Amino acid sequence: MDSSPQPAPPTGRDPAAPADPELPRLTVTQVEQMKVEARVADIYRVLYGAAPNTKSVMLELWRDQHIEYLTHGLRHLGPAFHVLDANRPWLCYWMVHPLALLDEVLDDDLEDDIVDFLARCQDKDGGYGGGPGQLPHLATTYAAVNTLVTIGSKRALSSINRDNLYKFMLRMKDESGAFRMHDGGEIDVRASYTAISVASLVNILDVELAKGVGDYIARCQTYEGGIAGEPHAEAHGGYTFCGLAALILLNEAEKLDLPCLIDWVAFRQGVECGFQGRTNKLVDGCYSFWQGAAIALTQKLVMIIDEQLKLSYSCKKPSGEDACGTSSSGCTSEKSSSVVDYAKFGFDFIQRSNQISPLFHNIALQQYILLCAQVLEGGLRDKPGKNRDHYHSCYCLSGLSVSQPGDWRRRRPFTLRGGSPAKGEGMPFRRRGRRAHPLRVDILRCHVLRHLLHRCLATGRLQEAARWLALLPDLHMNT
Ligand SMILES: CC(C)=CCC/C(C)=C/CC/C(C)=C/COP(=O)(O)OP(=O)(O)O
Ligand SMILES: [Zn+2]
Repeated sequence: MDSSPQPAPPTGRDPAAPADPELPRLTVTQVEQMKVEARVADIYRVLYGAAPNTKSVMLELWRDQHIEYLTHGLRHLGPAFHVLDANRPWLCYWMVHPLALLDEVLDDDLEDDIVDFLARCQDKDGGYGGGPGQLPHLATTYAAVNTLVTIGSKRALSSINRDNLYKFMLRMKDESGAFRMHDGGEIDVRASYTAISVASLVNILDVELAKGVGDYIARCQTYEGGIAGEPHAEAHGGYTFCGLAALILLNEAEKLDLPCLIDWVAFRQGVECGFQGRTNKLVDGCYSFWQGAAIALTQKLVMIIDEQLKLSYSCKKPSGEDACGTSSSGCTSEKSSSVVDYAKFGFDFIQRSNQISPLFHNIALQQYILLCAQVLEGGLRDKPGKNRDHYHSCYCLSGLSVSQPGDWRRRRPFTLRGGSPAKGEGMPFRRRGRRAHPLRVDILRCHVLRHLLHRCLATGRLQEAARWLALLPDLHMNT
């Protein structure tokens, strides 16, 4: 177990202490400042059960509590989660993946139990269902295979029947090139991503599986710049990550209009510091990953972005472009499909360093996750006022990971961190050597909860606003 700092709530001033008779007269500005500090203290007390004794607070990841919440969940997968009976490989993934992010090693017996359980979910004709004996489905296949690869033992890896998995995927492929989620099921970008990412991960991706997928995903990019679940639908962060990541694994990212996509994703980060999933919706901790990861991926796509920007500045427009300016033929040099080495694309991409600083406010995102999404008893949530759950724990921690720069194999996502690994880039906050540099964050600059309230009021969501007001009684007078 790690001895990372734990959330010791700062002690507040003693309200019973006698007033200082020598207190100097305060200016109006100072009085205002004190009012703000008092409000912050209340917010902090609501969230953490104690008032800070300074206006700055240390934001930390409550690692031990999260580990306890996640491992407890894994040990009680059977009885506690029967309501999510068709989602049990997902539950494994939502717990095993964040535990790996937290550098926590599972004990062998628990790992073997998970491997045995997932083996029972594997269909005899390939793919994994939501539970033993259930219909194989691409989403639960993604969850099961990622869990097994994360566990990484010989027993785990050899339990995956790759030949049957390949046959299952071919069966899920539509003549348009896109994938459907299950036999007779819906066709969408999620299906394309889960199929392509699993195939890439276990090295069964080939031209047969890949053909037509990139063009289908490109058709799902909307006039806003984000990617929708299917052509002509609404752009959404979940599908935007899926579409972009699948195209990267296929080495076809140039099929998207990347500047347009970045523009859309960056502006989904709200004044609350977290991300919303789509235009005019509330921020939610899980989009820290779906949106945060999508924009983090673009830090390694600078060559294509540059080329697309140059094209858009010149008078010449490529033929066959859509409303967003996407070239259907792509703008990089011709690729010959017969010599494509699909096994290399994902691996090489991960190895590539970031070529620019984050194109979103990665410090602010960490503030949202650490301040608003963490639950003191362990686990993470959508936003204050909501309960923790394993889905949000997984994706908030994944979002924290992608919002921290540097080599993920050498760092530990314990405290708020900033900066860029790219040489010569300006660093918003300095890091000392390779160690995480805990920042003291001025909580006054966050204003996270106040903005949540403002947004509810501004968009007429009075019931939600009332909930925020109940949480933040002192803000009432100031809004
Ligand atoms: C790998 C895999 C299976 C990825 C799934 C990607 C993902 C999260 C897709 C989002 C689906 C969707 C339209 C949610 C809207 O929910 P909502 O209306 O409740 O939320 P919102 O108001 O925030 O849009
Ligand atoms: Zn969510």
